[in-house]
Amino acid sequence: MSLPIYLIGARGCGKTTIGQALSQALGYAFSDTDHNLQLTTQRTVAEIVAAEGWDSFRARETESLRAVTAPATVIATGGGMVLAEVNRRFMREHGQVIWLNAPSTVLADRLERQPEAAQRPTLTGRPIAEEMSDILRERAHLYRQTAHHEVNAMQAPEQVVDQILQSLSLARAS
Ligand SMILES: Nc1ncnc2c1ncn2[C@@H]1O[C@H](COP(=O)(O)OP(=O)(O)O)[C@@H](O)[C@H]1O
Ligand SMILES: O=C(O)C1=C[C@@H](OP(=O)(O)O)[C@@H](O)[C@H](O)C1
Ligand SMILES: [Mg+2]
Repeated sequence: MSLPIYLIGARGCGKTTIGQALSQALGYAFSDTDHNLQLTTQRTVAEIVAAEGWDSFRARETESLRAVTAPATVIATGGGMVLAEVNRRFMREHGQVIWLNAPSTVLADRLERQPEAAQRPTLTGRPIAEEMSDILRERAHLYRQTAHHEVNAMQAPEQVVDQILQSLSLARAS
């Protein structure tokens, strides 16, 4: 049976973008926990956080992870999915976990170009470059301990997809 593939990493690393391309390359379905939440609640992340707070958003995010988990599916998670140990364990036990790793400077540059503020309300109230440096420093160990494979997300999307495919095929071969 083809296990789900979970993409993890900080905001802007490419989980949603690469996830869509990877799903096409594999002939898998594609799901995104943030998109799933927007569909089920009819609200953006910013609206959920404003109305209910971050703790409630995180609880909904945990539900969304389970709701979208299915065989032969590439799942783009939200950048904070790894904050909850229960999510880290769930992903490792139910599928292959890929960390799209890129420096905070690259992430900040991408996010400044396309903020998508409705889905990415500020986490710290600080400018994006500072925020991403802090967030990556705080979470890097969580991404590292959750991932089965780490991929350089600075590359062009096609190269990131190729590296993931190589990692997965090497894993299957071993
Ligand atoms: N490998 C890449 N190279 C260049 N730009 C990228 C790459 N991956 C994603 N992007 C861009 O970065 C921004 C964030 O991508 P997205 O997939 O939304 O990331 P995430 O879901 O991890 O927050 C988008 O504007 C996207 O087009
Ligand atoms: O890093 C985070 O805590 C978040 C990342 C966002 O998803 P993306 O990583 O897809 O932007 C979204 O889940 C929410 O704004 C919280
Ligand atoms: Mg995303």
